[in-house]
Amino acid sequence: MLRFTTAGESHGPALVSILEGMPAGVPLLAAHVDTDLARRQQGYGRGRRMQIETDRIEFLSGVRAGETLGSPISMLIRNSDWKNWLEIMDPAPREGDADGPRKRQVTRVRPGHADLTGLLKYDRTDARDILERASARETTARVASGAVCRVLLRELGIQVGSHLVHLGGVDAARPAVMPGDINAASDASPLRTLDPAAEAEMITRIDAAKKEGNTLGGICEVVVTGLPVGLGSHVSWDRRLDGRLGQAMLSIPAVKGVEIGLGFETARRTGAEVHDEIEAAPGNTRMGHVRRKTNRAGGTEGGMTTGEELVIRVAMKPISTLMRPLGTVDVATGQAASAVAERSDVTAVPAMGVIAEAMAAYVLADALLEKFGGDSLGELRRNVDAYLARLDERVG
Ligand SMILES: Cc1cc2nc3c(=O)[nH]c(=O)nc-3n(C[C@H](O)[C@H](O)[C@H](O)COP(=O)(O)O)c2cc1C
Ligand SMILES: C=C(O[C@@H]1CC(C(=O)O)=C[C@@H](OP(=O)(O)O)[C@H]1O)C(=O)O
Repeated sequence: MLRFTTAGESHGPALVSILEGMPAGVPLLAAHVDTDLARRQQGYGRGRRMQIETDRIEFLSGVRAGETLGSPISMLIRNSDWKNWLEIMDPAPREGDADGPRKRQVTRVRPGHADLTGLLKYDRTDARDILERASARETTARVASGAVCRVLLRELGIQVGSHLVHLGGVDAARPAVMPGDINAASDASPLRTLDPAAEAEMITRIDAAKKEGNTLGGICEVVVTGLPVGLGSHVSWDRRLDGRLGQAMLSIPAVKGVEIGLGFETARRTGAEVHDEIEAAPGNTRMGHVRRKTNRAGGTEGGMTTGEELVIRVAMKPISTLMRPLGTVDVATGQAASAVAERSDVTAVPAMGVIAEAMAAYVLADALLEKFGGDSLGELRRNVDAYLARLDERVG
């Protein structure tokens, strides 16, 4: 239904994002996308690269007079840093290439990054040939396509937000009542967390890690409201929505764990403490006049949305480049060495939350179009409305 791909190296001229399958007639401005790109650039603990870049898109296709056309939407994001890397990243052969490696060759491969495995797999001698694409710079292009998906979801009353719940050993408390607009609240925090006391402790830990030349990871929670019941399906493994969300989240660089609802905690509890009882709820037209008393499942059952809030937690490992480098092998000599210590982030968990939102928005927009179809926003809306009207007719 909907698919997207990205292209671009971290220090190359630009990134490209191509999204195919978006219906026609969706109101779309560059500003809608740029807002999310700016949100992805936020976060205490990031390195100097984020001060160099001001990410903005240029539409190359698929949009006219502020509306989508139904054709592939392609977006270009220029790298401001490119001018400093021309000599190193020039796609054309340069004088001197025959005499040896280009400047900034990386052979002291970093544990935890793609350097070593990529070098061996692709038979390269300079890990820059790998790290330029393995770099999470690529996620800028993901956020661009995700932002377009977010606009579609918003047209149908579906909101995707996120907040940081853990960083470097410090838990943030989830507020008793979640704010109506999660992102308005989380974006106001330098760590995108809703717990100011935890935030202060997290900042102290980031400062300490930076001083030690170390790095930190953490966890973000994505919350989606307004979903209709029945996106995804129980009938085949690859149509289960929880599976599709898991794949999308685990594809984010450095993400190592995903939970939906209680997640791993379900394994430690009894059935009575896990499953959400169902009760009659006359007037709840969107869910067939029933609802769940609790939402421990986090919004999916049987690989389908239940119509409750979708709650996904995403865990990110610490950044792989340490300024006090870990031990490695120099692949040019085979000798023991300290890993390369390039300019780098201390932590990027707040940015990862925005990327996770984008991936969730893509998976959900795809599942929405799979269920309801529609070549135009109007057609999609009519199909959704007909389904909701049928749910209203039912009594559970
Ligand atoms: C937003 C974001 C920023 C990142 N910044 C850095 C960084 O500055 N330095 C670094 O070594 N890794 C950084 N990473 C992590 C690497 O991209 C990641 O460690 C690498 O892809 C290997 O992870 P994997 O084993 O999950 O593939 C960042 C990841 C994300 C999501
Ligand atoms: C550029 C971004 O993140 C980069 C991700 C990254 C990595 O190794 O993943 C390494 C750093 O890049 P640089 O080597 O240029 O400082 C981060 O800044 C971005 O998020 O836009």
